[in-house]
Amino acid sequence: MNREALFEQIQRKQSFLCVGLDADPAKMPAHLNGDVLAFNKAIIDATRDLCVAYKPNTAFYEALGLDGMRILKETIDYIGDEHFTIVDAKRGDIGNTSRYYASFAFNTLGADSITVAPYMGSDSVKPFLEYDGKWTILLALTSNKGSQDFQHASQDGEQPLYAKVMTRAAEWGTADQLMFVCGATQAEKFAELRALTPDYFFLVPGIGAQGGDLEGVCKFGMNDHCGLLVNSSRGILYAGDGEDFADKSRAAAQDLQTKMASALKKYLP
Ligand SMILES: O=C(O)c1cc(=O)[nH]c(=O)n1[C@@H]1O[C@H](COP(=O)(O)O)[C@@H](O)[C@H]1O
Repeated sequence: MNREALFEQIQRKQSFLCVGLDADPAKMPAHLNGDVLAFNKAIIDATRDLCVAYKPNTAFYEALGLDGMRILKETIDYIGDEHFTIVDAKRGDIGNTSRYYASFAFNTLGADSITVAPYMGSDSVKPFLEYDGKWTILLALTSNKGSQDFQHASQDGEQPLYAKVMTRAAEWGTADQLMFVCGATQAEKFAELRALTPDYFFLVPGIGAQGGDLEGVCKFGMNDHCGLLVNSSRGILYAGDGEDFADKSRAAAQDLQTKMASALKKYLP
């Protein structure tokens, strides 16, 4: 899916919501007996019209073993072409290995994008960027507390690491193939992040369970293509745990979509 099609979908649905499919059998309603695929399908059916993207995090599927790979693939197939799909795997290795991580996400799973860690540098990221029409989503300023350890650090008065990552990576990939992960818990930094990379989309996790600031993200982070995909995983998936869990998930997604519609009116240039 290209940037124009993504923006068209955002405008049509008045939503820039990404539903994170972090399917945890221990948190799923008891009556599903741990059937992760049935859970995912119910969540997808309940939220299709309210979101523009889905993000299965591979950790939850890898932990299920061989069956998990099948469920991950069937989930992405079930989502179909209308939505932007993100394989959240945070990969990155020497180029020769990254090529196969990229092949897994784009050829095997058929996803639109994959999350990638920038730590090993340009040759570890470039194999992901070689796929026409696919996207690399590079970690820039993450939502967790540990982002303080390295990402905020700067040497000898230079830019902090997250700013260096964004500035350098923007030389490797255009705004039509590269996005950045910027956590919603770092909303006070969004004006700076947006100034560093005005045209790029940001994948923004960390609202809900992690306490991020949706309003601040929208106010300082929106660009003329919206430029934001805001993810919620647990806040939507586990809004309910009874027979009506999918209705509860829909209500949680609807609440976010309503806030996003008003943010689009307020902040879209
Ligand atoms: O790359 C990510 O998606 C990601 C980056 C980041 O900085 N913080 C972060 O929480 N995530 C992912 O986003 C999801 C957040 O889940 P919830 O906190 O349940 O909404 C999880 O799948 C995380 O792995």
